[in-house]
Amino acid sequence: MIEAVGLTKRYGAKTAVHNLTFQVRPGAVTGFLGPNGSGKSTTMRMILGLDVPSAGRVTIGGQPFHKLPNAPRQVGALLDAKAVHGGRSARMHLLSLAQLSGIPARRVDEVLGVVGLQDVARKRSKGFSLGMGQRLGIAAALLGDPQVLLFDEPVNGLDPEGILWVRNLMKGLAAEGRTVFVSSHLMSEMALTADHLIVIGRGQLMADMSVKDFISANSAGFARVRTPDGEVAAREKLTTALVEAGAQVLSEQDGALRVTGLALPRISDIAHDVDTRLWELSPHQASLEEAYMRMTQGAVDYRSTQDQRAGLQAPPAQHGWQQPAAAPQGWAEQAYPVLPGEQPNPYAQPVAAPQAPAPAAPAAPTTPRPPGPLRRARPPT
Ligand SMILES: Nc1ncnc2c1ncn2[C@@H]1O[C@H](COP(=O)(O)OP(=O)(O)OP(=O)(O)O)[C@@H](O)[C@H]1O
Repeated sequence: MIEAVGLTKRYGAKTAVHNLTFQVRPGAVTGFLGPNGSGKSTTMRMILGLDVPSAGRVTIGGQPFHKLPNAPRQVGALLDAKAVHGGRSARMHLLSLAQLSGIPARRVDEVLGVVGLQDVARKRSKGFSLGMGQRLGIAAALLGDPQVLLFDEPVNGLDPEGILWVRNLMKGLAAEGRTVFVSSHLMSEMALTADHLIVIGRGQLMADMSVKDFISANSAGFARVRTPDGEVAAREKLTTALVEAGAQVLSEQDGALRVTGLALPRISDIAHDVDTRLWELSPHQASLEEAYMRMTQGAVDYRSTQDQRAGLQAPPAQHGWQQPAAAPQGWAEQAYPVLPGEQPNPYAQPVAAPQAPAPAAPAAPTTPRPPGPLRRARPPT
Protein backbone atom coordinates (compact mmCIF):
# COMPACT_ATOMS: atom_id res chain seq x y z
CA MET A 1 0.00 0.00 0.00
CA ILE A 2 1.11 3.55 -0.72
CA GLU A 3 0.28 6.05 1.99
CA ALA A 4 0.70 9.83 1.81
CA VAL A 5 0.17 11.96 4.91
CA GLY A 6 0.17 15.75 4.67
CA LEU A 7 2.40 15.47 1.61
CA THR A 8 3.58 18.88 0.44
CA LYS A 9 6.12 20.03 -2.14
CA ARG A 10 7.22 23.59 -2.71
CA TYR A 11 9.55 24.76 -5.46
CA GLY A 12 10.54 28.23 -4.24
CA ALA A 13 7.33 30.22 -4.09
CA LYS A 14 5.43 27.60 -6.08
CA THR A 15 3.44 25.04 -4.11
CA ALA A 16 3.14 22.08 -6.46
CA VAL A 17 1.54 19.71 -3.93
CA HIS A 18 -0.26 20.82 -0.79
CA ASN A 19 -1.11 18.66 2.21
CA LEU A 20 -2.10 15.52 0.30
CA THR A 21 -3.33 12.63 2.42
CA PHE A 22 -4.45 9.44 0.69
CA GLN A 23 -3.90 5.71 0.48
CA VAL A 24 -3.48 3.56 -2.60
CA ARG A 25 -4.55 0.04 -1.74
CA PRO A 26 -3.54 -3.31 -3.17
CA GLY A 27 -5.88 -5.35 -5.33
CA ALA A 28 -7.29 -2.40 -7.26
CA VAL A 29 -6.33 -0.03 -10.04
CA THR A 30 -6.31 3.48 -8.59
CA GLY A 31 -6.52 6.26 -11.15
CA PHE A 32 -4.69 9.50 -10.41
CA LEU A 33 -6.40 12.39 -12.14
CA GLY A 34 -5.94 16.12 -12.29
CA PRO A 35 -5.56 18.93 -14.81
CA ASN A 36 -2.17 19.79 -16.32
CA GLY A 37 0.20 21.09 -13.68
CA SER A 38 -1.94 19.88 -10.77
CA GLY A 39 0.94 17.98 -9.18
CA LYS A 40 0.50 14.36 -10.29
CA SER A 41 4.07 13.81 -11.50
CA THR A 42 5.48 15.64 -8.49
CA THR A 43 3.49 13.34 -6.19
CA MET A 44 4.71 10.27 -8.05
CA ARG A 45 8.29 11.48 -7.87
CA MET A 46 7.97 11.92 -4.10
CA ILE A 47 6.51 8.41 -3.76
CA LEU A 48 9.59 7.12 -5.61
CA GLY A 49 12.05 9.14 -3.56
CA LEU A 50 13.06 11.25 -6.57
CA ASP A 51 11.86 14.43 -4.88
CA VAL A 52 12.02 15.19 -1.18
CA PRO A 53 8.74 16.43 0.38
CA SER A 54 8.82 19.93 1.86
CA ALA A 55 6.42 18.62 4.52
CA GLY A 56 4.54 15.44 5.27
CA ARG A 57 5.57 11.96 4.24
CA VAL A 58 4.83 9.18 1.82
CA THR A 59 5.51 5.51 2.42
CA ILE A 60 5.27 2.23 0.55
CA GLY A 61 4.36 -0.70 2.77
CA GLY A 62 5.09 1.55 5.75
CA GLN A 63 8.61 2.58 4.64
CA PRO A 64 9.83 5.59 2.70
CA PHE A 65 11.14 4.53 -0.72
CA HIS A 66 14.81 5.06 0.16
CA LYS A 67 14.51 2.66 3.11
CA LEU A 68 13.01 -0.19 1.07
CA PRO A 69 15.42 -3.10 0.78
CA ASN A 70 16.07 -3.76 -2.94
CA ALA A 71 13.41 -1.23 -3.96
CA PRO A 72 13.26 -2.20 -7.69
CA ARG A 73 11.98 -5.64 -6.69
CA GLN A 74 9.23 -4.07 -4.62
CA VAL A 75 8.25 -1.03 -6.65
CA GLY A 76 8.17 -0.60 -10.43
CA ALA A 77 7.47 2.68 -12.18
CA LEU A 78 7.02 4.24 -15.57
CA LEU A 79 7.50 7.98 -15.19
CA ASP A 80 9.13 9.13 -18.38
CA ALA A 81 9.36 6.68 -21.27
CA LYS A 82 12.06 8.84 -22.90
CA ALA A 83 14.45 8.41 -19.99
CA VAL A 84 16.39 5.72 -21.85
CA HIS A 85 19.92 5.68 -23.27
CA GLY A 86 19.01 5.87 -26.98
CA GLY A 87 22.20 4.15 -28.10
CA ARG A 88 21.35 0.99 -26.20
CA SER A 89 19.10 -1.74 -27.47
CA ALA A 90 15.87 -2.45 -25.59
CA ARG A 91 17.39 -5.66 -24.27
CA MET A 92 20.63 -3.99 -23.15
CA HIS A 93 18.67 -1.24 -21.42
CA LEU A 94 16.64 -3.77 -19.46
CA LEU A 95 19.66 -5.98 -18.85
CA SER A 96 21.58 -3.12 -17.25
CA LEU A 97 18.60 -2.32 -15.00
CA ALA A 98 18.29 -6.01 -14.10
CA GLN A 99 21.98 -6.34 -13.23
CA LEU A 100 21.79 -3.35 -10.88
CA SER A 101 19.05 -5.09 -8.89
CA GLY A 102 20.25 -8.68 -9.09
CA ILE A 103 17.42 -9.69 -11.39
CA PRO A 104 18.26 -12.70 -13.60
CA ALA A 105 18.70 -12.13 -17.37
CA ARG A 106 15.90 -14.54 -18.23
CA ARG A 107 13.44 -12.09 -16.64
CA VAL A 108 14.52 -9.51 -19.26
CA ASP A 109 13.42 -11.80 -22.10
CA GLU A 110 10.25 -12.59 -20.20
CA VAL A 111 9.19 -8.92 -19.86
CA LEU A 112 10.20 -8.18 -23.47
CA GLY A 113 7.69 -10.85 -24.43
CA VAL A 114 5.03 -9.49 -22.07
CA VAL A 115 5.21 -6.02 -23.68
CA GLY A 116 5.48 -7.39 -27.23
CA LEU A 117 8.98 -6.02 -28.00
CA GLN A 118 10.72 -9.39 -28.48
CA ASP A 119 11.19 -8.81 -32.24
CA VAL A 120 12.90 -5.44 -31.78
CA ALA A 121 14.75 -6.34 -28.58
CA ARG A 122 18.15 -5.86 -30.21
CA LYS A 123 17.31 -2.59 -31.96
CA ARG A 124 18.53 0.72 -30.56
CA SER A 125 15.79 2.42 -28.60
CA LYS A 126 16.45 5.81 -30.20
CA GLY A 127 14.66 4.49 -33.29
CA PHE A 128 11.59 3.53 -31.27
CA SER A 129 8.21 5.16 -31.81
CA LEU A 130 6.45 6.81 -28.85
CA GLY A 131 4.34 3.68 -28.35
CA MET A 132 7.36 1.36 -28.47
CA GLY A 133 9.09 3.61 -25.91
CA GLN A 134 6.05 3.32 -23.65
CA ARG A 135 6.18 -0.47 -23.95
CA LEU A 136 9.87 -0.43 -23.04
CA GLY A 137 9.11 1.76 -20.02
CA ILE A 138 6.37 -0.64 -18.92
CA ALA A 139 8.81 -3.56 -19.35
CA ALA A 140 11.27 -1.77 -17.04
CA ALA A 141 8.51 -1.26 -14.45
CA LEU A 142 7.61 -4.96 -14.54
CA LEU A 143 11.22 -6.17 -14.43
CA GLY A 144 11.46 -6.79 -10.69
CA ASP A 145 7.99 -8.41 -10.56
CA PRO A 146 7.07 -5.77 -7.95
CA GLN A 147 4.00 -5.66 -5.74
CA VAL A 148 3.61 -1.88 -6.20
CA LEU A 149 3.44 -0.27 -9.64
CA LEU A 150 3.22 3.37 -10.65
CA PHE A 151 2.48 4.43 -14.20
CA ASP A 152 2.47 8.07 -15.32
CA GLU A 153 0.39 8.31 -18.52
CA PRO A 154 1.12 4.74 -19.65
CA VAL A 155 -1.12 4.81 -22.72
CA ASN A 156 0.47 7.97 -24.12
CA GLY A 157 1.23 7.28 -27.79
CA LEU A 158 -0.19 3.77 -27.85
CA ASP A 159 -2.46 2.59 -30.66
CA PRO A 160 -5.92 1.18 -29.80
CA GLU A 161 -4.56 -2.35 -29.55
CA GLY A 162 -1.83 -1.07 -27.21
CA ILE A 163 -4.35 0.82 -25.09
CA LEU A 164 -6.47 -2.30 -24.71
CA TRP A 165 -3.37 -4.27 -23.79
CA VAL A 166 -2.36 -1.73 -21.08
CA ARG A 167 -5.91 -1.78 -19.73
CA ASN A 168 -5.88 -5.56 -19.39
CA LEU A 169 -2.35 -5.51 -17.99
CA MET A 170 -3.30 -3.04 -15.22
CA LYS A 171 -6.42 -4.97 -14.33
CA GLY A 172 -4.49 -8.24 -14.35
CA LEU A 173 -1.78 -6.81 -12.06
CA ALA A 174 -4.44 -5.55 -9.63
CA ALA A 175 -6.28 -8.89 -9.77
CA GLU A 176 -3.02 -10.53 -8.63
CA GLY A 177 -3.27 -8.38 -5.49
CA ARG A 178 -0.74 -5.73 -6.52
CA THR A 179 -1.04 -2.01 -5.87
CA VAL A 180 -1.49 -0.20 -9.19
CA PHE A 181 -1.42 3.61 -9.27
CA VAL A 182 -1.87 5.13 -12.70
CA SER A 183 -2.23 8.70 -13.95
CA SER A 184 -3.99 9.52 -17.17
CA HIS A 185 -5.82 12.32 -18.94
CA LEU A 186 -7.86 9.82 -20.95
CA MET A 187 -11.11 9.72 -19.02
CA SER A 188 -12.79 7.13 -21.19
CA GLU A 189 -9.83 4.83 -20.56
CA MET A 190 -9.78 5.52 -16.83
CA ALA A 191 -13.49 4.74 -16.65
CA LEU A 192 -12.74 1.30 -18.09
CA THR A 193 -9.54 0.63 -16.16
CA ALA A 194 -9.73 2.16 -12.68
CA ASP A 195 -11.68 0.92 -9.68
CA HIS A 196 -10.83 3.85 -7.47
CA LEU A 197 -9.88 7.49 -8.14
CA ILE A 198 -7.72 10.08 -6.49
CA VAL A 199 -8.33 13.48 -8.04
CA ILE A 200 -6.18 16.52 -7.35
CA GLY A 201 -6.44 20.13 -8.47
CA ARG A 202 -3.73 22.75 -7.95
CA GLY A 203 -1.88 20.31 -5.72
CA GLN A 204 -4.79 19.65 -3.38
CA LEU A 205 -6.96 16.60 -2.91
CA MET A 206 -10.36 16.99 -4.53
CA ALA A 207 -11.73 13.45 -4.39
CA ASP A 208 -10.78 10.00 -3.11
CA MET A 209 -13.52 7.52 -3.98
CA SER A 210 -14.64 4.74 -6.29
CA VAL A 211 -15.23 5.57 -9.96
CA LYS A 212 -18.94 4.85 -9.49
CA ASP A 213 -19.25 7.18 -6.49
CA PHE A 214 -17.21 9.86 -8.26
CA ILE A 215 -19.57 9.89 -11.22
CA SER A 216 -22.68 9.97 -9.08
CA ALA A 217 -21.26 12.66 -6.75
CA ASN A 218 -20.29 14.93 -9.63
CA SER A 219 -23.09 14.49 -12.07
CA ALA A 220 -26.73 13.78 -12.03
CA GLY A 221 -28.30 10.93 -13.90
CA PHE A 222 -30.52 12.16 -16.68
CA ALA A 223 -33.31 11.02 -18.93
CA ARG A 224 -33.23 11.16 -22.70
CA VAL A 225 -36.60 12.15 -24.04
CA ARG A 226 -37.41 12.16 -27.73
CA THR A 227 -40.59 13.44 -29.30
CA PRO A 228 -41.52 12.47 -32.88
CA ASP A 229 -39.19 14.02 -35.48
CA GLY A 230 -40.61 17.13 -37.08
CA GLU A 231 -43.11 17.84 -34.27
CA VAL A 232 -41.28 20.98 -33.15
CA ALA A 233 -44.25 22.58 -31.40
CA ALA A 234 -44.89 19.45 -29.34
CA ARG A 235 -41.24 19.32 -28.34
CA GLU A 236 -41.26 22.94 -27.22
CA LYS A 237 -44.52 22.47 -25.34
CA LEU A 238 -43.04 19.51 -23.50
CA THR A 239 -39.79 21.41 -22.78
CA THR A 240 -41.75 24.29 -21.23
CA ALA A 241 -43.85 21.92 -19.13
CA LEU A 242 -40.79 20.05 -17.90
CA VAL A 243 -38.98 23.27 -16.97
CA GLU A 244 -42.10 24.51 -15.14
CA ALA A 245 -42.10 21.25 -13.20
CA GLY A 246 -38.53 21.96 -12.04
CA ALA A 247 -36.47 20.03 -14.60
CA GLN A 248 -33.37 21.24 -16.37
CA VAL A 249 -33.62 20.55 -20.06
CA LEU A 250 -30.87 20.49 -22.67
CA SER A 251 -31.11 19.68 -26.36
CA GLU A 252 -28.92 16.99 -27.79
CA GLN A 253 -27.73 17.12 -31.38
CA ASP A 254 -30.18 14.50 -32.59
CA GLY A 255 -33.08 16.59 -31.27
CA ALA A 256 -33.64 14.55 -28.11
CA LEU A 257 -34.02 16.34 -24.78
CA ARG A 258 -31.63 15.65 -21.91
CA VAL A 259 -33.72 16.06 -18.76
CA THR A 260 -32.37 16.21 -15.21
CA GLY A 261 -34.22 16.73 -11.97
CA LEU A 262 -37.34 14.67 -12.66
CA ALA A 263 -37.94 10.94 -12.34
CA LEU A 264 -38.91 9.03 -15.47
CA PRO A 265 -42.55 8.35 -14.40
CA ARG A 266 -43.01 12.08 -13.74
CA ILE A 267 -41.65 12.95 -17.19
CA SER A 268 -44.03 10.42 -18.70
CA ASP A 269 -46.99 11.91 -16.78
CA ILE A 270 -46.08 15.45 -17.87
CA ALA A 271 -45.83 14.34 -21.51
CA HIS A 272 -49.25 12.76 -21.16
CA ASP A 273 -50.67 15.94 -19.56
CA VAL A 274 -49.47 18.12 -22.45
CA ASP A 275 -50.65 15.56 -24.97
CA THR A 276 -47.21 14.83 -26.40
CA ARG A 277 -46.22 11.43 -27.78
CA LEU A 278 -42.77 10.13 -26.90
CA TRP A 279 -40.48 8.09 -29.13
CA GLU A 280 -37.94 7.63 -26.38
CA LEU A 281 -37.77 7.92 -22.59
CA SER A 282 -34.62 6.30 -21.22
CA PRO A 283 -32.46 6.63 -18.08
CA HIS A 284 -28.76 7.53 -18.49
CA GLN A 285 -25.69 7.89 -16.29
CA ALA A 286 -23.18 10.66 -17.03
CA SER A 287 -19.69 9.69 -18.19
CA LEU A 288 -16.54 9.90 -16.06
CA GLU A 289 -15.27 12.61 -18.41
CA GLU A 290 -18.32 14.75 -17.77
CA ALA A 291 -18.12 14.23 -14.00
CA TYR A 292 -14.40 15.04 -14.07
CA MET A 293 -14.95 18.20 -16.11
CA ARG A 294 -17.60 19.37 -13.71
CA MET A 295 -15.43 18.77 -10.67
CA THR A 296 -12.17 20.22 -11.96
CA GLN A 297 -13.39 23.17 -13.99
CA GLY A 298 -12.27 25.64 -11.31
CA ALA A 299 -8.84 24.03 -10.89
CA VAL A 300 -7.66 24.26 -14.49
CA ASP A 301 -4.56 26.43 -14.89
CA TYR A 302 -4.00 26.21 -18.63
CA ARG A 303 -6.94 26.91 -20.90
CA SER A 304 -7.17 27.87 -24.55
CA THR A 305 -8.34 31.41 -25.21
CA GLN A 306 -10.79 29.77 -27.61
CA ASP A 307 -12.30 27.66 -24.82
CA GLN A 308 -15.62 29.26 -23.93
CA ARG A 309 -15.13 28.23 -20.32
CA ALA A 310 -12.17 30.65 -20.09
CA GLY A 311 -14.72 33.36 -19.30
CA LEU A 312 -17.34 31.02 -17.89
CA GLN A 313 -19.80 32.08 -20.55
CA ALA A 314 -22.11 29.73 -22.37
CA PRO A 315 -21.85 26.03 -21.60
CA PRO A 316 -19.42 24.23 -23.86
CA ALA A 317 -20.83 22.01 -26.58
CA GLN A 318 -19.81 18.82 -24.79
CA HIS A 319 -20.97 15.51 -26.08
CA GLY A 320 -23.24 17.15 -28.58
CA TRP A 321 -25.11 19.25 -26.07
CA GLN A 322 -26.74 22.48 -27.15
CA GLN A 323 -28.66 25.03 -25.20
CA PRO A 324 -32.36 24.36 -25.39
CA ALA A 325 -34.78 26.98 -26.61
CA ALA A 326 -36.38 27.07 -23.18
CA ALA A 327 -33.30 26.97 -20.97
CA PRO A 328 -33.87 27.76 -17.32
CA GLN A 329 -32.95 31.25 -16.18
CA GLY A 330 -29.28 31.64 -15.41
CA TRP A 331 -28.22 28.49 -17.22
CA ALA A 332 -26.43 30.43 -19.96
CA GLU A 333 -24.15 32.03 -17.37
CA GLN A 334 -22.91 28.80 -15.86
CA ALA A 335 -20.50 26.37 -17.38
CA TYR A 336 -21.79 23.48 -15.30
CA PRO A 337 -24.65 24.40 -12.96
CA VAL A 338 -25.18 22.44 -9.79
CA LEU A 339 -27.79 19.88 -10.66
CA PRO A 340 -30.50 18.59 -8.34
CA GLY A 341 -29.04 16.11 -5.90
CA GLU A 342 -25.47 17.14 -6.75
CA GLN A 343 -22.88 18.48 -4.34
CA PRO A 344 -21.62 21.95 -5.29
CA ASN A 345 -18.09 21.91 -6.67
CA PRO A 346 -15.93 23.58 -3.99
CA TYR A 347 -13.40 24.55 -6.65
CA ALA A 348 -15.84 26.07 -9.13
CA GLN A 349 -15.09 29.69 -9.94
CA PRO A 350 -17.85 32.19 -9.27
CA VAL A 351 -20.03 32.80 -12.30
CA ALA A 352 -19.20 36.49 -12.50
CA ALA A 353 -15.47 35.97 -11.94
CA PRO A 354 -13.30 38.31 -14.00
CA GLN A 355 -11.06 36.69 -16.59
CA ALA A 356 -7.90 37.24 -14.60
CA PRO A 357 -5.26 34.54 -15.05
CA ALA A 358 -5.15 31.92 -12.33
CA PRO A 359 -2.64 32.70 -9.58
CA ALA A 360 0.64 31.11 -10.58
CA ALA A 361 1.87 30.24 -7.14
CA PRO A 362 -0.69 29.54 -4.45
CA ALA A 363 1.62 29.18 -1.46
CA ALA A 364 -1.28 28.08 0.68
CA PRO A 365 -4.88 26.95 0.15
CA THR A 366 -7.07 29.62 -1.40
CA THR A 367 -9.05 31.86 0.92
CA PRO A 368 -11.75 31.14 1.83
CA ARG A 369 -10.56 27.60 2.08
CA PRO A 370 -12.75 25.18 0.16
CA PRO A 371 -14.47 22.43 2.03
CA GLY A 372 -12.56 19.18 2.40
CA PRO A 373 -12.30 16.74 -0.47
CA LEU A 374 -15.05 14.34 -1.25
CA ARG A 375 -14.27 10.95 0.19
CA ARG A 376 -16.06 7.68 0.23
CA ALA A 377 -15.26 4.74 2.37
CA ARG A 378 -13.77 1.80 0.54
CA PRO A 379 -14.32 -1.78 1.39
CA PRO A 380 -11.18 -3.31 2.86
CA THR A 381 -9.06 -5.06 0.26
N1 LIG B 1 11.41 20.99 -10.64
C1 LIG B 1 10.45 21.92 -10.61
N2 LIG B 1 10.73 23.21 -10.36
C2 LIG B 1 9.75 24.14 -10.31
N3 LIG B 1 8.44 23.88 -10.52
C3 LIG B 1 8.10 22.62 -10.78
C4 LIG B 1 9.08 21.56 -10.84
N4 LIG B 1 8.41 20.40 -11.10
C5 LIG B 1 7.10 20.72 -11.21
N5 LIG B 1 6.93 22.05 -11.01
C6 LIG B 1 5.64 22.76 -11.03
O1 LIG B 1 4.76 22.08 -10.15
C7 LIG B 1 3.46 22.05 -10.70
C8 LIG B 1 3.00 20.61 -10.78
O2 LIG B 1 3.69 19.98 -11.85
P1 LIG B 1 3.49 18.45 -12.19
O3 LIG B 1 4.43 18.13 -13.34
O4 LIG B 1 3.63 17.65 -10.96
O5 LIG B 1 1.99 18.42 -12.68
P2 LIG B 1 1.18 17.27 -13.45
O6 LIG B 1 -0.14 17.16 -12.76
O7 LIG B 1 2.01 16.03 -13.53
O8 LIG B 1 1.01 17.91 -14.88
P3 LIG B 1 0.77 17.23 -16.32
O9 LIG B 1 -0.60 16.61 -16.28
O10 LIG B 1 0.84 18.39 -17.25
O11 LIG B 1 1.87 16.22 -16.53
C9 LIG B 1 3.53 22.75 -12.05
O12 LIG B 1 3.12 24.08 -11.88
C10 LIG B 1 4.99 22.69 -12.39
O13 LIG B 1 5.36 23.79 -13.18
